[in-house]
Amino acid sequence: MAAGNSFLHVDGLSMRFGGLLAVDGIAFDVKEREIFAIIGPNGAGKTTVFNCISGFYRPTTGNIRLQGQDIAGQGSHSVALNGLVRTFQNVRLFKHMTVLENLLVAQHRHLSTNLLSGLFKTRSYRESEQKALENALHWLDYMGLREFVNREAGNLAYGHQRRLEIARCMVTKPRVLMLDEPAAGLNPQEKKDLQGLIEKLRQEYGVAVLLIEHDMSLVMGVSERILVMEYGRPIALGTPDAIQKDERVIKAYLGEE
Ligand SMILES: Nc1ncnc2c1ncn2[C@@H]1O[C@H](COP(=O)(O)OP(=O)(O)OP(=O)(O)O)[C@@H](O)[C@H]1O
Repeated sequence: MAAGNSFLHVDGLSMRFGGLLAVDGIAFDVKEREIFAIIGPNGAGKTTVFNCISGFYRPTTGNIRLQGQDIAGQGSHSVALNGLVRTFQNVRLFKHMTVLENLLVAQHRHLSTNLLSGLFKTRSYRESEQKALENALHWLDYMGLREFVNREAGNLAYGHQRRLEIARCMVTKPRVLMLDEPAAGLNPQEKKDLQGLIEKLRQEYGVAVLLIEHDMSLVMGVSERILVMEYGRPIALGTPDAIQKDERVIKAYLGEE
């Protein structure tokens, strides 16, 4: 078990693609209910870190522990069952399914029923289907998407698709919610709403939030701690105040202009 109240523990994380060391020696802890951001210039390795943590890549080296349990290289389904789920930089919904169907499908691998009980529509199967439906409707209300319940997901406005993606994570009752550039493509009001939503999800559902984001006002406004990466390596880790004053961080960002 990791020290202190560390919830998600990452250390010595590296990922090599052929000759490119895309992630090199990344280490950090996310505490229970913490809002933690990873920032850095384009190509710094942030999404690769996300892909390793969420089970999409098997890291070249490193430990990843969720509540003390080793999840490195387990695969995304297994990691999701352990309570860690994510959104993607480019929204990935089932675009031809309805909004409701997207939320029902997301819950299927979490239901405590098997194929046979589904085939024979046993009572426990029907009960868990009913619960899944209630849960989906709850999240549609929560996200202000109820009026679109039967709309094809691909026909929603972009900001609504982003909210549906977060709802699709939340229906699985995660412990850690990972958001990959959630503010990308949102208008200023939607960005403000997103900040409120992230804080509310943490407060009301007890999730820890791990965030990659380029929008600095969102990052600085919502995060408790921030890890800054450059060329695959960590260059700073600290509070928003400390990060904004850090010489190496300022240089990394000015160098990007
Ligand atoms: N599957 C892959 N195969 C080969 N190289 C990859 C792969 N995925 C990422 N890379 C490379 O690894 C480096 C880090 O990419 P990554 O997408 O993790 O950066 P990022 O910080 O998320 O960037 P951005 O802010 O632009 O999304 C880049 O040089 C990228 O080209």
